Parts: sequence; C-alpha cells; structure tokens
Amino acid sequence: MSSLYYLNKFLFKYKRYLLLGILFIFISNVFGVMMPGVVKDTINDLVSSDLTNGDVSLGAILKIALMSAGLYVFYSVLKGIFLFYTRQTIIKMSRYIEYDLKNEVYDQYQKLSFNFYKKNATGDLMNRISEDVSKVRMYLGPGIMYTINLVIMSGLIIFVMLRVSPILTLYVLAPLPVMSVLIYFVSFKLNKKSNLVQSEQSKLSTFVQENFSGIRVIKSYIREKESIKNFNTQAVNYKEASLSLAKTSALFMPTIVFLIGLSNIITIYLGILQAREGLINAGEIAQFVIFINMLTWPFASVGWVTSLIQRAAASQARINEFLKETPEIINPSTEKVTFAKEIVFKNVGLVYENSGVRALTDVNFQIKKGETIGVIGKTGSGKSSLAYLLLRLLDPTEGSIKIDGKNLNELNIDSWRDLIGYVPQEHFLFSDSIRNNITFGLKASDIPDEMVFNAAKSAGIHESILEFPAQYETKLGERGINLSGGQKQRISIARALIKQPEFVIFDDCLSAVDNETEELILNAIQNQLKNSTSFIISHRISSIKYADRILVLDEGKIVESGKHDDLLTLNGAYASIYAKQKLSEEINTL
Ligand SMILES: Nc1ncnc2c1ncn2[C@@H]1O[C@H](COP(=O)(O)OP(=O)(O)OP(=O)(O)O)[C@@H](O)[C@H]1O
Repeated sequence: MSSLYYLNKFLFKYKRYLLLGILFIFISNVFGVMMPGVVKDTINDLVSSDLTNGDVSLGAILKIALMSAGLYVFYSVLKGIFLFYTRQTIIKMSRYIEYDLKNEVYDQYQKLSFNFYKKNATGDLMNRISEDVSKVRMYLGPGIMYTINLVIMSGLIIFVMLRVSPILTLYVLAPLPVMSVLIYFVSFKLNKKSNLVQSEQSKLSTFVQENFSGIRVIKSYIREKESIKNFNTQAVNYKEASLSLAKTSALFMPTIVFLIGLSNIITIYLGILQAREGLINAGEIAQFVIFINMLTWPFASVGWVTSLIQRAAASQARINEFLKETPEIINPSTEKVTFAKEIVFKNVGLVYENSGVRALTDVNFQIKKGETIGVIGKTGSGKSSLAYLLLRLLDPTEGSIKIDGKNLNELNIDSWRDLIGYVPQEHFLFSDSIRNNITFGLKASDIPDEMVFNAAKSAGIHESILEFPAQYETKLGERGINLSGGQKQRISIARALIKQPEFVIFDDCLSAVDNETEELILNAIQNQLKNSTSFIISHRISSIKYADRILVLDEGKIVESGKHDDLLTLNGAYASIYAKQKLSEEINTL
C-alpha cells in the first residue's frame, strides 16, 4: 500500500476538489438520511389517524400522502444535485491526476536511456502508462469517493438509528461487517478470475497482431492451418477463463440480494419484538428497514473498494519502479557544443548491459574535422555500436571518447546531437506527412519548401514524391501510403541532410539504394555539406572507397585501417571483402 503514498502530492495539488467533494458527499448524505424520516412520519401520521374512523376524510389522507411525497421528492432532488457535484469534484480530480501521472511517466520515458528500452519490452512500457495508470485512477476516483461516502453515510445513519433505538441498532448492524468480509472474498476471487481473462485476452491479441504482421511469411510458407490451430488453442483458453469468471459473477448478485433480504427480515422481526414492548413504533421500523438497505450497498462495496485499492497499489508500485529509475545518461551541461578539430576514441570498449555481449574491444581511432571515415566489417562486428557511442546513446564501458579534447560525457548532449545528421540502419518513419517526416529534426516551424525539396533531391526521392497525388503532404503509415524499403530509407536520409549537419553518421543506410542513388547521395554530402565530417558504415565497398580512412572491424576490434588503395595492398581482411564483392558483381553482369 505504501506505493500509493506517491500520489499524496497530487491529492495535495488538487485538495480544493477533494475538500469540496467531501463537503458535497456530506450534504448529499444529510438529505439522503432525511428521506427515511419522511417515510417514518408519514406512516406514523397515517397510523395515528384512525383510518377506520369515518370522520377521517379521504382528502385528509391524500393531503398527508401528497405532502410526504412532495417532501420526499424535494430531498431526493437535493441529494441528487449534491451527488452530481460530488462526481464533478472527486471524479474530476481523479481525471486531472490521471492526466498528470501519464505526463510524468511519458516525460520520464523520454529521459531514460537507450539501455532502458533494450531491457524493457514495449508492451510493458505501454501497459504502465495506460492500464496501470487507469487502475490508479480507479482508486483516486471511485475508490476514494466510495470510502468517504461509506464513512459519512454510516456515521449519519448510525447517529440517527442510535437516537431511535440503540439496542435495535446493535442487532441490525451486526451482520454488515460479516457481509463485507464475505463480499471481500467473493470479489477477491472475481478479481483473480478477471485478471486471468485479461491476460488470456492480451495473449490472444498479441498472437493475432503478430500473425497479421507476419501474414506474408505465413502465406508464403503455407502455414495457415497451423496458424488457425494455434489461434484455436489460445481462444479456448480465453473462453474457459471467461466462462469461469461468468460463473463466479453469477453467484455474486444472488449472494448480495440474499444477505440484504436476511438483514431486512432481522430488522423487521426484532423491530416487531421491540414495538410490542412499546419501545419503537411502526414508522421507526420502516425507517430502520430503509436505513439498512441504504447501508447495505456501501458495505457491500467495501470488498470491491479494498480489492480496487490493492490493484491500484500494485500498479503504482510498477509505475514507481520506472519513475525512480535514474537515466544512465544525463545531460551534464547547457553550454553550446562546437566541433572544430577532432574526435578521438581511446581504448574504447563496450559491453551491452542487457545481454553481457562484448561488442567493442580496445578501439582506437581519430576523426579529423572534415574527414570522411568509412567503416566496414562482418555482421555483428560492432559497426552500429560505434554509431551509438558517437551519438552518446550509450557510454563506453572502457576508455574515452573526446571531442576537441573534451570528454563526450561532459558535453551538452542536446547540443552535440544537434550537430549530427544520423540515419539509422532500421529506418523509422512516423504516421505523418512526407514533409513532416523530412523536417522532423528541425526546430523552426516555417521551413521553406525549397529547403525540403533540396534535401529530397539530394536523397534521390524528390521525383518519386511528386508522383504521389498529395505529393509532400502524402500521409505515411498504416492508413497512408506505404513506401518501398528503399523509398523509406531515402526519406530518412533526406531527414538527416536537411539539417545541414556538421557531422553525418550513416549506418548502413545506402545498402537499400541502387548504385546510382548511392553516388548521388555521396556527392550531395561532398558538395552541399562541404565542411561536414562523415562517418559512413557500410557493407558495400562502393559506399566507402573514397573515404579518407576506412576502419575494418572484426569481432569488435579494428583489424585494419587506411585508404582504399593502401588496404588493398595489405592483402588482408579488406582485400578479401573487396575480392568477394568484385566477383559477385562480375557474376551479376554475366
Ligand atoms: N541492443 C543490444 N543489446 C545487446 N547486444 C547487442 C545490442 N546491439 C548489438 N548487440 C551485440 O553487439 C554486437 C555488435 O553489434 P552491432 O549491431 O554493433 O554490429 P554491426 O556490425 O553493426 O552488425 P550489422 O552489420 O549486422 O548491423 C553483436 O554481437 C550484437 O549481438
């Protein structure tokens, strides 16, 4: 439960709503408690005016009934009005806190580092910001509202009941706590079963989602029958969990109705016994019966509210786990970063925390301002890891990276990343227009079309964009146009080029484009970004052969470095990659 203390700061922030809510609950209950009093008085009035006596006119009886009904309706309208305001304050407060909490979690997600995202599954991150926050909201809204209502209502009702008959009060209230405990156990069981249904449902939707995404693979490997069979197994699990839940919830209502009936019988029976001794009158018995019925539901909800609070506590504990996580990479400075001379990697090593894989060992190299560095090596040799380190998405486990003599981890990360135009290996486009995808990295809002067109031209995608009906306003993503892999890659490249970056990092993004476009893009970097420094990772020698220096990586180590011609004369790893690529090119031209 202690995890819920975290929410106290929000309750304090919205104390105005909470205090007003408590006041409205009180007022609405005052009117609620007055209503059975009207019934009591009416019954007593009718009983005392001897109906068998012919002197009592029908009009007089009608007058009593109408006045009572009018008063009853008047109190119930007032009660309803304040109930409306209760919800307008407490439920509103819970929605405001839900909004604040979601924003806080999202802000924290944005601050957390690359490693955090590698350690935690996307589904889990989504759940904490949606489902867990919703469960916490149930505690802040209905949870708090029903608890306060129970306390105030029982206080008022017990106060009135004690004034009428302390002994009868004691007898009729005795079963209520027993009922609460009973209902607690039933709702505990219900919760367990409904959690199981939820988990089966999420398994089912994950299965369906994955199968829809992979439908091409399923069809091409003719695995439709297996897919249907697996779906059936999942669906049966879901059906069984749902049926079991339905059975328990079917028992829930009859149990409550039975218990309420029992309380009523006890009240009437004991009331009659007391009336025979002249301790209580008919109107008061009726008032007691109504009170018991009024108390039953709030007491019945104790079990439900308890389990709701327990669930909220578990959810808040999960949220707190992420909120308390300190980002591994924090921005140490606000000073603007300039890059004038060089980047130096000294004895750099990198071990991935989540998998324990050593990606880089004792890496030493230098990038002078304005140089083009090419990186080549087998799959898994550590090329992308070098890019992550340069962007400071990760910090090296050993050694240091210095920019103009200053440690990268002492520089303002935002300002450093602002100098970089990065194209990742796995291109990513947002479900937005092509134009917005290209201008994504720019802070200004009024970007001239000319600038967008030039970037697209340099990335060799301008002509293709003009062929779409909505051209640069074409929407991408699920409900928009779907581009080919190469087209997406070029838009990613245009996104990096439009920044006119001082430092370009291309992570194997030229492999998806043809030789002609590759040359166009490399020329664009040379001609348009004249003083920029480039770090080009590639599997293809054609992308890096004009580089000032080429680093050849193997199992996380630099095994060769130098210019294309020098590396060829070494007759080592690079020459062997070159020979293989040349051979396959020759075979392709045959
Ligand atoms: N996020 C990660 N978590 C754990 N291990 C990783 C992660 N990313 C890469 N690795 C491991 O680090 C090593 C180097 O990977 P890296 O992606 O840097 O290689 P690469 O040369 O870029 O490969 P490719 O050419 O296939 O892109 C690999 O053994 C890989 O399994």
